[in-house]
Amino acid sequence: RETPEAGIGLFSLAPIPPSTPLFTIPARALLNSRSLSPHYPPGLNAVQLISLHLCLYRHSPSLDPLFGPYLSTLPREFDTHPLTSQLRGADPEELPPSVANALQRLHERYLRDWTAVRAYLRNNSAALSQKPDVRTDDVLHADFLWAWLNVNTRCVYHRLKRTRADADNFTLCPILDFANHIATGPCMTPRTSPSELANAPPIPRLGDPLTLLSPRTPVGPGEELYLTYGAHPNRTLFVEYGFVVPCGEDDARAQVDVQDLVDQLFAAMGEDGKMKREMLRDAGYWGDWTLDGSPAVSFRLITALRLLYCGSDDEFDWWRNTLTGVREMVSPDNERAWKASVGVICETLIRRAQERRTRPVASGWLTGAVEALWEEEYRVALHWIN
Ligand SMILES: C[S@@+](CC[C@H](N)C(=O)[O-])C[C@H]1O[C@@H](n2cnc3c(N)ncnc32)[C@H](O)[C@@H]1O
Repeated sequence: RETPEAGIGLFSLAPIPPSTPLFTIPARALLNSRSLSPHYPPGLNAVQLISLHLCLYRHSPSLDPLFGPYLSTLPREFDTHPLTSQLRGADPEELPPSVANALQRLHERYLRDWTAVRAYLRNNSAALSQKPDVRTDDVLHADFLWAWLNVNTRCVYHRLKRTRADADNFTLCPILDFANHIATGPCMTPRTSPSELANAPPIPRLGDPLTLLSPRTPVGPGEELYLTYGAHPNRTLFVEYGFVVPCGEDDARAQVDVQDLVDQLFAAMGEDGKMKREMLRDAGYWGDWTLDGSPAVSFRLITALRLLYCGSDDEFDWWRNTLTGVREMVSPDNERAWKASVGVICETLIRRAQERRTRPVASGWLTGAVEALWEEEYRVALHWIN
């Protein structure tokens, strides 16, 4: 049923004992690379293939002989999703820089998929002639955005491939895709499938069915049944799914990515900074530098800042030793220097967030979510300073 803030959600009608199988969706009703690939020429990955199928059948669900009834249950629009806002010209400067950067990466992913699907349609026009006519490029593009956002916001992990790490191990799953996200607390879980248990590709042609289990604690009648979409920071929830779960005081989920500010510190060092960037890249420590509400500085950020304040060959060696755990720190002076720089970073975060507070978020974005993201930056930074 409809929820006040999260669209449609799943609710219990009667008391449910812990870890009860709620329903099983047969493999033939799951929309994924296995169920779709027999109907299309090869050449697309799973995101592209599922998006193309949804896109082609968006306006004519009854014509889809495979998943028509399911398609008619999908959201009509994604008007408030940040990718839609960005494509309609909303100003990314209104977002915290790390959020704007994450959204830019999502936008690039979307454009890569769109480009691949357009080329595929051109190259396979004869083989696809039985599918609905896709009309003009503009209509196709709008439908593709809708389709791609359905895939991005509604798919769940499902083992279909030989290795667990294969990026195509996911599916759209009717009913299950109405479950909303909860950050912490009791939630439903998909039952581990036979192929996942065996760590092997599924034996049935269409893959395994998907069974959903109720939370591990009893559920009363009328309660919402949630899933957890992962331990994502709000930045990711916003960019990928178009919502945030605002953080309370001392919330362990609060997190700020400070890449843009640390980047500036390296840039200000000229050649020395360039060399250190390379060292960090080689060591696998470039980027993903976060502060959280604990208040804690991530080891990745400490590592980058420690290197920033290394000046001699000995210090570089000691820095390398901190990566392997042979040494606890580069030196006491180096510890003081990087901690002081975190203080400066936090002051900038606070100033920036306060500046934002003084003017309302420009239209085009989901205002409450953007305000919550700025508030999170402010709180995390203040926590560290205090
Ligand atoms: C898998 S769908 C869940 C069903 C969806 N509510 C619907 O009406 O179809 C994921 C979408 O639901 C919304 N959503 C899920 N959890 C939410 C939450 N905790 N708060 C706000 N919106 C949420 C977001 O729009 C997200 O992109």
